[in-house]
Amino acid sequence: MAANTILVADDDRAIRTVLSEALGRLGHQVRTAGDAATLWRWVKDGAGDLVITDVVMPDENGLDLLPRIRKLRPDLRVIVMSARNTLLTAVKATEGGAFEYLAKPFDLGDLRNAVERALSRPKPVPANESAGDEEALPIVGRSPAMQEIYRLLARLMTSDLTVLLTGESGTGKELIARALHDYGRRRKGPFIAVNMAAIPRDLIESDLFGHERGAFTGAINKATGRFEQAAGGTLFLDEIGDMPLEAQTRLLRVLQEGEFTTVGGREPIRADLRIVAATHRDLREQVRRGQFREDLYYRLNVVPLRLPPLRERIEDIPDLVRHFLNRATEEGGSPKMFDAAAIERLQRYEWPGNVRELENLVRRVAVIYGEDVIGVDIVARELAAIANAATPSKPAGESLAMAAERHLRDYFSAHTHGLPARGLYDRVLREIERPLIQLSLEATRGNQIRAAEMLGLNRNTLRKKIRELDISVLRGLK
Ligand SMILES: Nc1ncnc2c1ncn2[C@@H]1O[C@H](COP(=O)(O)OP(=O)(O)OP(=O)(O)O)[C@@H](O)[C@H]1O
Repeated sequence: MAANTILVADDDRAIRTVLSEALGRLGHQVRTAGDAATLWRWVKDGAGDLVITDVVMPDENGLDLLPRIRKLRPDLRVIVMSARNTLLTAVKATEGGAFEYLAKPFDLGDLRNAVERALSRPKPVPANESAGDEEALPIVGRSPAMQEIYRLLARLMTSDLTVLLTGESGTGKELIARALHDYGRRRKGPFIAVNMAAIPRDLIESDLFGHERGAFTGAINKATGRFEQAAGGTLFLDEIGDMPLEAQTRLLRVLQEGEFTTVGGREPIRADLRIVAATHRDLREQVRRGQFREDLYYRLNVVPLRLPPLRERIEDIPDLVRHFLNRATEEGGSPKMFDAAAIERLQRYEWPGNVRELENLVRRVAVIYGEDVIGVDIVARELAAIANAATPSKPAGESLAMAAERHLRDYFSAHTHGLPARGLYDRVLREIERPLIQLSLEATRGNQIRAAEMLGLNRNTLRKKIRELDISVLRGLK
């Protein structure tokens, strides 16, 4: 690459030195400044081919400088680096027109990579309308895993790309989907969330795509679906793994052709929305089993975003606890804090219900206990109560009913702040029916007649269930 002049602004001398050396080694000229004013002077004088700036500097915030740089010299690319690793910083950097955002501490390899891209890619990028929103973002966490998510989110805000959020229950998938909408370019449109697991399967297609009058028994009037309701905005398809195959086919068409038809309708309707999907299941496994269309999987997975379980980012626990305590105080509780030993105890717990479970615990403690400072004894008592509720007996020698009860207790205790989504009865029965039928078919090598006999079901009933549960039958297994 030809030698370029790179302007570096950071009030930390060590960082200036490291960057000078690293970029000098690539053959570039490097000018370093310890404040924003010097950097701005150089930019005004027309110096430099690339800017690398810190956010918090003694005289001015680097992010405030961004729009001015963009206005004066739209071709000059800016890489923002910051130790203030919140989503807001990443979003502001991107909205301000930064070429790349690097959370400190960063890898020098990543920096070199960003510099090379910034100096070699065609220019310029159109400026973006600013959100102008100063309110604190609801997403908490500064762990490396969350910073990577913020970086990606900030990039995704300015596009309409389909996003697939994966992660265990309670990791914040809906929260992230909302942030994508609230800070994205469709924020003025509606945000419509639909949970596939909460709608009876035979109603999903008409719920999503709408239906014509008389399209099926009970369709007395024409009805618009969620796709139309979400026009101009974002449609959040939660638990996408529960979408029946027919609805998957229609969704695929939306993603391929940008249009859909209502159930019973013929006229194609243009789909003007962004789709964000989420699942806690392993969709690839579902593809392998024939329960999820492979072509749809690839269309949805344009930008995969995996939300890590809380146990993989325990460094976020102190911030999350503070956040939920503040919420409790705002709602009228007295201010409280957890002491260091209490936090450390929380960090040693597994959190199967992830952030939702932590939120429930903190809010419960905030209400139940009068102490201003919550110590490790209270936390230990609360965690023991969760463990007792979740495991009434040792799993060894556990009956099916006991195992089911244990799972359901876990499920309910992860929802103490609100009830699980509607349709729980059918959902739970399906969870049991699916493995039962699947394993029966495996045991009879795909022979449905024998499986029906073994189960004591009528053959037609078995066939209907196989269809309803989207179970793939591997025939001819030897
Ligand atoms: N990073 C975070 N910062 C603050 N709150 C969070 C964070 N992640 C999750 N939460 C909170 O935890 C709860 C669960 O989050 P959310 O409903 O988004 O999870 P989910 O992954 O969609 O769960 P499910 O798969 O069960 O639907 C919500 O109250 C949400 O506000």
